[in-house]
Parts: sequence; structure tokens; C-alpha cells
Amino acid sequence: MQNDNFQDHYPDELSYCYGCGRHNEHGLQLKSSWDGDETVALFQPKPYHIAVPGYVYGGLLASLIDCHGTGTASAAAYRNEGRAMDTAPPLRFVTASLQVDYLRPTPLGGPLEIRGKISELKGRKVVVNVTVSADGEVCVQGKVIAVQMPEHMAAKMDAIEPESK
Ligand SMILES: CCCCCCCCCCCCCCCC(=O)SCCNC(=O)CCNC(=O)[C@H](O)C(C)(C)COP(=O)(O)OP(=O)(O)OC[C@H]1O[C@@H](n2cnc3c(N)ncnc32)[C@H](O)[C@@H]1OP(=O)(O)O
Repeated sequence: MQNDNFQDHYPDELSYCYGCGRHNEHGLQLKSSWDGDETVALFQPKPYHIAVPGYVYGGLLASLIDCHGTGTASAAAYRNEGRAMDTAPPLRFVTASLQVDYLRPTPLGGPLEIRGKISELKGRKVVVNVTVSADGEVCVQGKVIAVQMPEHMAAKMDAIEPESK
């Protein structure tokens, strides 16, 4: 189901993330989905996502890996339980660790393909290996360790008014 985007199932109060929140008009609004046992997202960088002229800013690439990784973690946890993503209780994940290796400069021009592979799913933790490719060549690889959001963090988010998110 390549067009069933994980982020479209996030509850409203968790949809303000700069990288992947559908309600953040200033954000990247990354969309991730299953492709077999892997996950995939496409992102078209804007001309202002520039580092050295002609190349994509590394911080943006890290953000794409981060949000694709946490989205993949959540989707994997639901799939592991045999549940659809909008069923209760919610399985919300945050980033515990983000590791990024820039293998070669990422050309700024065409769309980027972000791919995730789940390497571990145990207890409250999911480890996802992520690549970012341009023109069919892997430019960046990363590892996201995502952990289920602690209750106190979720409670604080629920208390925030939407206007201030
Ligand atoms: C309908 C669908 C709903 C889906 C809904 C999804 C919503 C999806 C949110 C949307 C939004 C997007 C989000 C974008 C990504 C951010 O930007 S998230 C923001 C940045 N991240 C944060 O602010 C997190 C801050 N850190 C923390 O809150 C806590 O340190 C953590 C990460 C929750 C972990 O704390 P903890 O719960 O006490 O974890 P703990 O029990 O000690 O460890 C659990 C496991 O994780 C490991 N671990 C913990 N920290 C680390 C670390 N730093 N390095 C390595 N391993 C670690 C532990 O070793 C342990 O592993 P095991 O021993 O079980 O193998």
C-alpha cells in the first residue's frame, strides 16, 4: 500500500512536527509509506535548501532521516501487533538517537528517495536504517533509534493549545 502515508494517520496533536507534521505549514511535510518490508518517502528539495552551491544542506537531510525513521518505527510497531495505524492505544515514537553519515555530496535538483529498513523491534525500541538517494545513488545513510514516547511527554503535548504549536 505505497500511497497509505503513515503521517496521515498521526493524531492532530502530533501533526505539528517541523519535519513531518501535516498541520505545520512552514514544515517539510514528509510523507512515508510501506514498500514491501521497507519504507519509502520522496522529497523534492527547494532551491533554498542549499549548502554549497548545487548541493543539499546536510541538516535538511538529517531531518528527512529523522522523520522517516520515527514514522517507520511507528508503522512497524503497528504492523508487528497486526493493527491499523489509527487504532487505539496509540503507538507514538520519538527519536532517542540519530546517526548520519554523508557518503557523497547530495545534488540539489531532482527528488530525493528516502528508504527505511527495520533492523530491530524490541520492547519500546525500534531501530531503523535509512538511506537518502539522488539519481539512484545513495548519498547519505543514517540510523534512527526510536523509543515509544513516555507518558509525561504525551501529556504535555495534549495540554498545548493548537495555536501555540
Ligand atoms: C495513528 C498513528 C500514531 C503514530 C503517532 C506517531 C507520532 C510520532 C511523533 C510525531 C513527531 C515526530 C517526531 C520526529 C522526531 C523528533 O524530532 S522527536 C523529538 C526529539 N526527541 C526527543 O525529544 C526525545 C527526548 N528523549 C526522551 O524523551 C527519552 O530519552 C527517550 C528517548 C523517550 C528514552 O527514554 P526512556 O523512555 O526512559 O528510555 P529507556 O527506557 O531508558 O530506554 C528504552 C530503550 O531505548 C534505548 N535508548 C534510550 N535512549 C537511547 C539513546 N539515546 N541511544 C541509544 N539507545 C537509547 C535504551 O537503551 C533501551 O533499549 P533496550 O535496553 O530496551 O534495548
